[in-house]
Amino acid sequence: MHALDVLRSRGFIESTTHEEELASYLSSPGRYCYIGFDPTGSSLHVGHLVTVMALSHMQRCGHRPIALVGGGTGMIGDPSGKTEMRQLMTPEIVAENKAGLKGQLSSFLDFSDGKALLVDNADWLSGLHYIPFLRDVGSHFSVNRMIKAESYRARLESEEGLSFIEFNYMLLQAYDFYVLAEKYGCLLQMGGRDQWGNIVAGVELVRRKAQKTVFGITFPLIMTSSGIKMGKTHAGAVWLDPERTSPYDYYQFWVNTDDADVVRFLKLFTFLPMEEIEEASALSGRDLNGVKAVLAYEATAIVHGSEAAAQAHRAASAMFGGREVPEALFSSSQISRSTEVDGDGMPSTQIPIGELAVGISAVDLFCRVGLCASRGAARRLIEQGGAYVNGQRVEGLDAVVVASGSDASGLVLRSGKKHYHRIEAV
Ligand SMILES: N[C@@H](Cc1ccc(O)cc1)C(=O)O
Repeated sequence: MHALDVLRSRGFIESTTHEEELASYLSSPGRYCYIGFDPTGSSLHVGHLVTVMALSHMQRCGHRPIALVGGGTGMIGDPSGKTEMRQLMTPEIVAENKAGLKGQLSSFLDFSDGKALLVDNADWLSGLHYIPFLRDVGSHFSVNRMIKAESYRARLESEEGLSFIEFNYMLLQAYDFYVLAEKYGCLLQMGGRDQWGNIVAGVELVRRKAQKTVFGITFPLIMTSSGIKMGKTHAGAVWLDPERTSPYDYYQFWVNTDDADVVRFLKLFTFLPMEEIEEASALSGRDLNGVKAVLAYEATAIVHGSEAAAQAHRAASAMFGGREVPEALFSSSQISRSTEVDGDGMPSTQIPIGELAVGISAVDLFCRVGLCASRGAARRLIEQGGAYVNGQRVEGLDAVVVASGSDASGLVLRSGKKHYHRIEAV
């Protein structure tokens, strides 16, 4: 399927430039397309997902994504759509954040054999000389037009104003597009809707400097049906970094999606085929609960892997009861269809008798059965004295659970007051 059709049908496209020429650019495989990420934080968050999912779809359609890390532009700070100037970051923080970003992008893109590229604009921006740059690039920009750009408007009207350093940002991003078009023949830049001004500035610059037509796509800003920016919660952003948002909390964020958003989010934030999503779109009310579990499982698996997603799903079932996922729906999803809650309502996990005889560290065991979402969480639970085995508090982080013979079949783990889990020795 044509990449543009995939993106459009799944709800990724708000605007494009040169619609027809863009479609023909993308009708041959192996086309480059790029999105830039400034290293303003060490982790991506749910608000970035639309952009990284779009790059991933491009790769799945046979194109070559370039993820550009803004080691250079990050030193300036994009004022687009921002009401306040950001604190200028030190080079050390930029470098640290860059490393975090690289790791996370690999969950979405396959960087092997040049199938996707990671570039850093510091490589060409840091060494620029002011006078030649102004003559070469600055001469193509009209200040009259720049100050009309939607992305600068809020700042021009605000009391804080727009500093000169930020005013230059548009030129740098435009120059990036020029560099990538010349170096790789990358003719497409994508970005959030606040990037429209910067992208169009690049399109213009490449037209003037290289006499080439290049293209832009912007994504819509995703709002939840309750009217807040997708990915923001009262507790702040939802991060992809498991140290900041545990896989369990990440799963919980998705499973709590409003009914009205489930189908739209399945299209945007999972790779499940459209036909399977359409089939579920008629469901409503309680029937949607299982569908939300599929959304949560899939979204968590993309970022944290299917093992962590399965664990979060189990842990959530243990705490809130299983959510039935109809057998006939979502045949591509690996989510477990069993709700894994046995007769007395206590969830259980099978563990080989041999392993129990040798002993399993309590930290590992609490994670393995899903009572804790991560080793960090298990350690905290034990430290706080909230972990129990057969009613006995687990003392210390190096506690080992050993059981053999009839003891092994009667093990019950407990986290806090209410969350029980039975071990089935097999
Ligand atoms: N300005 C973009 C990041 C970016 C940086 C450099 C580019 O060439 C492209 C995009 C943002 O703030 O999200």
